[in-house]
Amino acid sequence: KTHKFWETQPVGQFKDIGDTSLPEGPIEAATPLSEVKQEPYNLPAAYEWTTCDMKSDYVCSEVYNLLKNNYVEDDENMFRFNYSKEFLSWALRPPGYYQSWHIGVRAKVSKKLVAFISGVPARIRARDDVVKMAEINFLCVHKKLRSKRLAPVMIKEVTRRVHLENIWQAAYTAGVVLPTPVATCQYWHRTLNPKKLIDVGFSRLGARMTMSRTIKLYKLPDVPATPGFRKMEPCDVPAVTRLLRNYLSQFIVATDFDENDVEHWLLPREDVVDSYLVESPETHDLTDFCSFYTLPSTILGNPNYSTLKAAYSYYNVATKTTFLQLMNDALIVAKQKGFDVFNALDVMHNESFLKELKFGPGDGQLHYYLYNYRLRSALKPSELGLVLL
Ligand SMILES: COc1cccc(CC(=N)NC(=O)c2cccnc2OC2CCNCC2)c1
Repeated sequence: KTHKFWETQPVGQFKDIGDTSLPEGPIEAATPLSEVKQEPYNLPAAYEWTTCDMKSDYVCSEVYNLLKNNYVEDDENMFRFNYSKEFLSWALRPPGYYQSWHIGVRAKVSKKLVAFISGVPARIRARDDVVKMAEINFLCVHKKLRSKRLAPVMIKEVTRRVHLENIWQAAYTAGVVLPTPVATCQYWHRTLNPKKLIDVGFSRLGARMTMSRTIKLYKLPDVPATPGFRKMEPCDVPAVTRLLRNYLSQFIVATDFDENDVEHWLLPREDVVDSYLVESPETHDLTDFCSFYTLPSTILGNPNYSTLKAAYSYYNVATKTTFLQLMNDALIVAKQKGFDVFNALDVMHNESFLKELKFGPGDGQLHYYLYNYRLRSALKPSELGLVLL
């Protein structure tokens, strides 16, 4: 498929794959701010740009409803992500965020929000290079406006606004292959509520398996096994930051969290993000950490259920407890909280627990991308320490 737009962008091009003479790092140099296009790109005549104030409950609801009805669906169009308003407010307003990077498109006459794209600032390390980047997410065009080529102009507009803040790199993910993935990850699912997952068609009853045998197969204890396993609290931020920074330092590309970031991204928020740690009963040291975020999906066209409650593995560190036992405790608390399924990518060391904890492979891949930053070759998922929402 010709990538008319992406062939014009400073991203790794398919024709350059394998050309190890090209240097790693920024593809294009930063330009003086005076050389950045000062005015917005042109939209088709019937539409106008709008900056979304996510502090406004009304605007947050507009973005929520646009995504709820028009955002990403699975390959079989049985489910559609249904990020909550509280989740969107959290995801889009981290420390140092720019409101100008929350970009909407409205129909001029009706003023209806018909498209959205967002960026948030993040410090991402690639090898020894810590780079201020924009994490681009939630690109969504209303179903009725597809193939009007709105996405390329929205990507150019968010790029222009990121450049105006003197940031020249970005990170994003997609379920489709674009020029050129820095890593291609598999997603895996761990059944927590087998009956519902089978009823809604997310899973199928295994061959020679009865429902009662399946329920028994996925049964989990009622309480975590690890002594000292508890919810993260504000006073844990410094120790969790140390634990995370040390763990993430081993990956080739990873988030460069500081205490401010950890306070925003990892302190528990009800129905948004959950995080737990292991405090050694003897020494009171924090030895392990696990976290997952809440991303429900609308179930399309099922008479009995409307929502799939899914937990998504976020950042996990095991230094004393085995990774297996730590993640099994995460499954236990997720089940207790009423999640139907626990999803994970095969990034970081996740591969070490997926099969053993009865995760099944998903039917798709998630590709990671960097904008205006070349890596000599694609990474294995186990070399990636970055989880996007
Ligand atoms: C179950 O409901 C779904 C609704 C829409 C899409 C998909 C399949 C899918 N595309 N899943 C993922 O991308 C995925 C699977 C496992 C872990 N993280 C994931 O994506 C995250 C990270 C990227 N932004 C979306 C959420 C599933």
